[in-house]
Amino acid sequence: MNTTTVTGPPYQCTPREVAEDLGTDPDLGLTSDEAAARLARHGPNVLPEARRRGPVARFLLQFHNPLIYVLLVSAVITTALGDHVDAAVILGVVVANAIVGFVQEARAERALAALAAMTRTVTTAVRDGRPARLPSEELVRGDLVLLEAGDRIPADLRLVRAADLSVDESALTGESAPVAKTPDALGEAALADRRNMAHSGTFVTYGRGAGLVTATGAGTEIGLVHRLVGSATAVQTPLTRKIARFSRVVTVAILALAALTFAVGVLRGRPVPEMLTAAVALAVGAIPEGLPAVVTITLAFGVARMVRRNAIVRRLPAVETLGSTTVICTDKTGTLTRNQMTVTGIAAGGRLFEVTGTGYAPRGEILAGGGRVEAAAHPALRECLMAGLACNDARITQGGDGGGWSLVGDPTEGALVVSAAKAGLGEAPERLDTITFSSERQYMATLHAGGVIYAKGSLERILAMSDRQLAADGGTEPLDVEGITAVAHAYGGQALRVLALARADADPAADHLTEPPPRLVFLGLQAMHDPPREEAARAVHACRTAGIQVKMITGDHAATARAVGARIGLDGEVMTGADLAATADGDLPGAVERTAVFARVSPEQKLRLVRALQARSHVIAMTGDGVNDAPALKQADIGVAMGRDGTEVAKESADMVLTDDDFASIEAAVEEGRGVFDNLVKFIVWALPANIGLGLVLVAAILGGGELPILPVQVLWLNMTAVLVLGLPFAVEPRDEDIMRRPPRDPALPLITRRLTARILLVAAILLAGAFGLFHWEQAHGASLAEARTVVVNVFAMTLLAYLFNCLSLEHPMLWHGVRRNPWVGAGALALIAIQVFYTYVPVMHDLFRSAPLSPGAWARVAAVAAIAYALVELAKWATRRTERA
Ligand SMILES: Nc1ncnc2c1ncn2[C@@H]1O[C@H](COP(=O)(O)OP(=O)(O)OP(=O)(O)O)[C@@H](O)[C@H]1O
Repeated sequence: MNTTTVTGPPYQCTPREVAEDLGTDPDLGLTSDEAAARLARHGPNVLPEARRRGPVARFLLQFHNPLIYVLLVSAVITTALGDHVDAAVILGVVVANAIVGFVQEARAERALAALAAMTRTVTTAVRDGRPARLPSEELVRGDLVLLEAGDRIPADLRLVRAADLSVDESALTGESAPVAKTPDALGEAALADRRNMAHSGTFVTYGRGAGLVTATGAGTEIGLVHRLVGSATAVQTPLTRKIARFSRVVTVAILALAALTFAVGVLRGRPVPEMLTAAVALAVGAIPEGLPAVVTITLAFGVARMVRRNAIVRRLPAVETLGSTTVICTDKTGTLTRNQMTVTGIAAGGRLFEVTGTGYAPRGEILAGGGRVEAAAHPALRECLMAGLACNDARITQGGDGGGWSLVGDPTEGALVVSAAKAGLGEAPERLDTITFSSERQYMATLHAGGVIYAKGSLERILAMSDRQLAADGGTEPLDVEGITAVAHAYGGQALRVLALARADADPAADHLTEPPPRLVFLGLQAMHDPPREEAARAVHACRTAGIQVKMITGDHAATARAVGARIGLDGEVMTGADLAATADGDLPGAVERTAVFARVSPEQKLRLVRALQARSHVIAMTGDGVNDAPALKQADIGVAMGRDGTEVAKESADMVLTDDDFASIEAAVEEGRGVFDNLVKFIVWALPANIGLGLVLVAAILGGGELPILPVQVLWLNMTAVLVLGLPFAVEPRDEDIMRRPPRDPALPLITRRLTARILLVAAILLAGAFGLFHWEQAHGASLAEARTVVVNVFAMTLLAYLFNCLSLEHPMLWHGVRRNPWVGAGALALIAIQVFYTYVPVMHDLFRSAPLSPGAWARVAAVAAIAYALVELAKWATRRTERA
């Protein structure tokens, strides 16, 4: 910003001029010291955050709620009636409620903000002359950024190099066709469409390039044009929306009911203050005001647990959808396998060679027939290895703490560097031009000084471009397609990935490649081992048990795919991309449903696979890592991107990102998703009877005449204590042991099934009978009104406590085990008992809440109601189990 621009905007200057202007080097970038100084001076490369509401506004918003209005109105009325204690209690509760809501909201938002930080983009910039991966925020003007397909462009860049570079600028221009970029465009054309610039927020769809950062953060094109719109952290999902809607409907209905009872009472000649009190008690007791908050908290906890198991949820609704997943479509390389390639076999010049050694350390030998061979003595072997080394963008480096070898670049290419190094090949001839690898092309080709072209790629593709092969003695001979294919299949059968290598002679003066390359001479095959992940087979099995189909979709060869599939428990016929293309749309869903392994599948076909499965009402989780996987990821119910090896485009399109790229983490996320759902259902089934029970008791009292069995402040007390203390353990309930032995939840089913509705009504009826019955019985047997009301409050508290144990498992009995596996249950139970003893015996409470001490006999009757409720619900569960087994 303090660099004065003498030459004009960067797109009108040559790369040299721009570099000079930015005080940087177009080849070596900045030093880390200079970058740190610039970062300190100009701040991080982030867009200005959308303005958020301040804490005061957020606190005040807590009062924006119909129930609070009711309470505030009733506080005013009670004050007017001269009852200052009641008014103070009501106001106290209202404020306490707002504080709880405020804190909960802040927690949920913090959890989500932490997630946003985890999904920040990283970028490759050259610092101190070496490429380094760093968070995009740390970029400064003058940094040299390296780009490749799938990258998100992290700042505005003036390109200095580009090979086949094209960029999707739809985020900026709305235009979805990729734009070809070149550093050389200058003048009018460059002015019109800025061909020599790459802008922040757009994506590289193809090729490679490098550019100098000309603007960061708010100074970028996207920073100027767009202001980041509103609430970035929406804590809403279809489920929370559904529940919020349910709460609203219930609230309105209850308010109407309260108004009606008030009117009926007054018309019947009951005093107005008394009827007002009754109506307020009804509204407070029957409205399930805590529901939406608990749902949000439970989801947020679920998200946090998933993060611990290496799955970052980018969109909250995914938490719910995960629980209903019926099919997981997964990549092979990197997800089911480790993506650590080692060449173990080479076929060249009609001979088979073995390669020893593991990992990326260039230690090992080339063997034939058990004996060591020198590459120099085998021209075909030597050329096959040289092609792998030359046509390659990977490097291996030694260093780090253990002095171990590590890889920079694509593991498939790394393996070829290592095999060449084991044979003593170090340097490839200087490279002049490249046709980059892509999944569609299935090959890569390079042109080298002296007029030689090397190519490598899939067996089919290289064979199709070859017309001769290199013989053992270095001469050429006719291409033996059948022989080569047989060898490749044999390698594939051992779960090895096969790369075919070839070369061609070019005009020694040529300096660029045309596509397709000229007819090639086939050199040989290199077969590489990629160990399966240890967890993969177990996770695949676990998914099966859970009623989830697993499908492997790979770009690799059918033979390799079949062998890898067999090792992790995915058997049966393999469908190839060609098979898919030959299948009519109508037949596709059936065929896809029957098949577990798909080979040589292109990204476009992934989209078709997802659609075919969705036509069968499947809920699909689909992994993807490449640029072209984005449409399939968006179409899938849950798009899953790879955190380590995935491209930024894939991450941006995904609902979930795996930090360890491991298939087992998808399975873990499904398990957590099911757990979250279970806990929500359990909480709702537990919480609703209290609301219904309170509503029924009050309506019965109003219609029946006589004193109110429970006063508004007492209802508030229950809401503040029992519901909170006992409701919280649900958010941290562990998953049921059998959670992955059940079939997936049918998303079409309602949250609360008919059986559970019946159970809710049963408990509500017990509460009505117990509370209303004991209220009258106690008074008939000499108890005061205050004592009878204290019994009613305790009937609700203790029955909710007993019923909590019913709800720890909706199917099975669970008592001590429930306490052992979730300490919060025991703590909540003890806390509630202590609170109720306090409520019943401490004089202050007698004044504030009109409670009164109870006799042991009264406690025994309260306990009896709770015990009956517990027993009846267990009986209902038992009956359900019996009918379900039958
Ligand atoms: N860097 C490369 N250069 C040349 N050819 C390659 C390269 N990487 C892979 N291939 C060839 O292209 C084929 C398809 O590779 P692709 O990358 O599409 O599959 P993949 O994405 O690695 O597999 P998966 O879908 O299981 O992750 C491979 O079987 C291999 O023969």
